[in-house]
Amino acid sequence: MSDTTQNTPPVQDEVGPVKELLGRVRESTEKLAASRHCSGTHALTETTGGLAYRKTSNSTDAGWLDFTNPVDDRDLNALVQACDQATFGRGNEDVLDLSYRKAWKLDTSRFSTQFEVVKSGLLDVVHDELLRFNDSSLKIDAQLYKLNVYGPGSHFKSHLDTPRSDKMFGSLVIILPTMHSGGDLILRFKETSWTFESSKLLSSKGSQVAPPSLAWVAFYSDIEHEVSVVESGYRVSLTYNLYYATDPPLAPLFTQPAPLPEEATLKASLKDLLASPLVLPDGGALGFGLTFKYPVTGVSTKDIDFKPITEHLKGTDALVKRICNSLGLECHVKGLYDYRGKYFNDDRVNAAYLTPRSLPVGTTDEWVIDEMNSSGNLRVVDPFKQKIDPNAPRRRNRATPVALLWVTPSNKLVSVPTASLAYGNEYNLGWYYAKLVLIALVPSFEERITRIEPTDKV
Ligand SMILES: O=C(O)CCC(=O)C(=O)O
Ligand SMILES: [Fe+2]
Repeated sequence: MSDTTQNTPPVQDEVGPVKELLGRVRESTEKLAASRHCSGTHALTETTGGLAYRKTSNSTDAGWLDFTNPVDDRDLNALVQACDQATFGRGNEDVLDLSYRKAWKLDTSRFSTQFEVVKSGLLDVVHDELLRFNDSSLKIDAQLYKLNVYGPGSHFKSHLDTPRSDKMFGSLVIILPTMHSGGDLILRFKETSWTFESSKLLSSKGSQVAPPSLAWVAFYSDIEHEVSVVESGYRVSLTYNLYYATDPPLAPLFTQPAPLPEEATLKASLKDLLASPLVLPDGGALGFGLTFKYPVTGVSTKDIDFKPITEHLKGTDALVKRICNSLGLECHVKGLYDYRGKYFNDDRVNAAYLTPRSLPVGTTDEWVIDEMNSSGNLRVVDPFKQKIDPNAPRRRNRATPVALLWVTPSNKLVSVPTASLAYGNEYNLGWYYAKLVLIALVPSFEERITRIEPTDKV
């Protein structure tokens, strides 16, 4: 209990209907589906199928591979000779551990490809699939990262692609046409997995497909993935980091997609929730634990505003926001810091808080108390247990109490690497994937009921 909230025994007649309405919104949120990856093949021509590489870092001797004709193992062996062993990131260091990653790599300073990803049109497909629910004028900036070669026995175990900035959202892998078997890219998301069998797309009945084509796959880079063992031949890949471009064009480039049936179901259940006078009668917020993870810096004095993430949500996270917005609910991405019953015997902190920024880690207790109670933060109040007194005087520099109903389970902010997040394709560059929440602000019943139209469309 604190100055502005009172413990109130839940009125059973009210709790039941609210929980039922909320349960329906949760169910329809969990049924939303959106692409997490997309893939295809792309034919190469004599002006796009060549690759040049420097044989060593300190000479101008170069090699040339033409992927529009079958490339033999001797030429691929020569490429391997030019490569270095590929390392990977474990926490703050780059590690060479062949049991985790066995492959060769070339940095971009050592090779040049004729294939131009922007001209290929491939990014338009990626945009349509992975940025489908974002602002349609958002452009993709694809930065070539590495060339990788996997020979027999090569593999790369489960990892996330190391975040490099808050603008990085995805990874693109291009597999060039060479005869090989194995080396599938396996993506894992919650309990599901999806396998990209590029070797099968590149060959048919023991010979290369015609016209010679590359295989490509793009996915959100916080999705766990691995390259399975290559059984025979050589698998050559180019990897790109995908960013939101910082210079969006003035006019939308892509048309807004038609709403999906699951969107209409979520919108209808949300509308029923908002139309009930029992739900957050004095206003409050709905909370959604975000499905994807987002890059933040949570180290030392660097902190990061979550606001831009609100415009850069991925897949179903973006869809939830779009539906809330269509019902007039303003949405914000927040970090949830839950200190209930923990560390402090101080009423000012003994609560869960929503913050608009990540906070530096490793600070003192006294600092946390002040920081959590700073005026930009929200203090979470469970409307089933407590009531906010709208007339109670507010003290300055206090977090604002907000009655909050969680639609989908909340995520506590994790901005430091945990064991499952620690493996990357490079050492930690000061950015971490954070688990965040989306908050939709709900006006009081009196205010919102005038705005909810029975004929509202998504
Ligand atoms: O070469 C590939 O298929 C992708 C490897 C990978 O996951 C990475 O480099 O991060
Ligand atoms: Fe990767």
